[in-house]
Amino acid sequence: MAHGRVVTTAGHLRRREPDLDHRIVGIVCGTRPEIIKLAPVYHALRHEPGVCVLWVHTGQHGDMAEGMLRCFGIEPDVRLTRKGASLEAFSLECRAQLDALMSERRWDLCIVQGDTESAFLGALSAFYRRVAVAHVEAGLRTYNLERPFPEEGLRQMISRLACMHFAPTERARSALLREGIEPEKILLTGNTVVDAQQWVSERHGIRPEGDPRRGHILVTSHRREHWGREMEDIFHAIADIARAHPEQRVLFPVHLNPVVQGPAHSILQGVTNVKLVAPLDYLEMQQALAGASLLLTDSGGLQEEAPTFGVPTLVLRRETERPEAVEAGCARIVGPDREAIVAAVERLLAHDDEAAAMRHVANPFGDGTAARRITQAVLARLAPVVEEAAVAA
Ligand SMILES: CC(=O)N[C@@H]1[C@@H](OP(=O)(O)OP(=O)(O)OC[C@H]2O[C@@H](n3ccc(=O)[nH]c3=O)[C@H](O)[C@@H]2O)O[C@H](CO)[C@@H](O)[C@@H]1O
Repeated sequence: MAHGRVVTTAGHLRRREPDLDHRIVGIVCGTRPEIIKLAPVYHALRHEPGVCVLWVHTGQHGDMAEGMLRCFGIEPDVRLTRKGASLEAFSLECRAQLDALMSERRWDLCIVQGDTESAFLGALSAFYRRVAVAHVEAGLRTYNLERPFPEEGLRQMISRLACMHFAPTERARSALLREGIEPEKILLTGNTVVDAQQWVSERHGIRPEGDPRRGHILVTSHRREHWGREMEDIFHAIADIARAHPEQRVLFPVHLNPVVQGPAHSILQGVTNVKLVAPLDYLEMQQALAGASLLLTDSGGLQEEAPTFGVPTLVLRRETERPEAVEAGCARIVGPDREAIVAAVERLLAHDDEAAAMRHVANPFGDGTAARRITQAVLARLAPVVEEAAVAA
């Protein structure tokens, strides 16, 4: 049996007990974007003989994470219990639970993605237990510890702990090399988010249809560094644009965080052509993206996904750790300033030649083969045991 038997222990833990001769690869994650970006890796790895993949859900995100897990057909092997609403309380408790889990049976590899508290805690717990850490989406940098906070600090620290670095782009690979990481520990893979998009798009036949100029404007905004005044400015800009163009439909899936819900509803509720909706599941989001004429976002993942469907993107941040889209010509940075956002949208609405040029750029973040490359590298690292299992199977 390739994946061991399922056991249930007291309360929150439901997990697969690995067969003794299997290598254990733990995937630790807890937020919406991590689930999306690790799902392709999980599906690619879990059918490999000799490998037992444990999906450990930290509980950092609640409902938004559950929707994503369902969408990608993932039932976590271990569910940790989130205690406390604050990031600090979550962090302390999660670290203790991860350490207890890793002390029960030795893992051979711990995979984390990106720059969340869950990813950092997974890497840190593994480091203390002398477990090798593999980092998916390694090497993204702004080199500004305040923006994005706390992600920039977390991802830099994960790079210090990891021994396998899966860089999504050449720029990310160069950053890691500049920081002194040995070239043989870095693999250029592309971003797994493109794999995830292809996974869902192929299953559900999602593709852009109709006149790309007639689609809706898709908006998302939730970044911590904009909370307060800047986020209100962003929402006022959306209201200005919608009021100036009553024929233009605006779709805004609002993050569940009350810090975002409050101002989004108070500023945009009465604007008739703005549709405020709950967060979309991944399938709905890809459909919304494919049907958009323009994307306004401070989301990292959406910046990476928009070029797949040729959707021009205005980035509502002052800097981005994903400048590849700007360099390729499919995104522009406009920041969180009200006048700048309105001016940038007006420009694209008035100059379709500029918008058209942004639509016809190949996705610079990946080609849908990242999970396969990562799986091959992981198998090579676990080689001896995995080869034995393959012969026996
Ligand atoms: C500083 C920064 O850039 N940090 C990034 C940021 O991640 P993000 O900005 O990509 O996060 P989101 O915007 O939440 O998710 C995006 C994904 O979710 C899908 N989506 C979205 C709305 C919805 O209604 N339905 C959906 O399905 C969407 O298509 C996309 O794939 O924070 C993470 C944690 O701190 C970091 O790890 C990550 O580097």
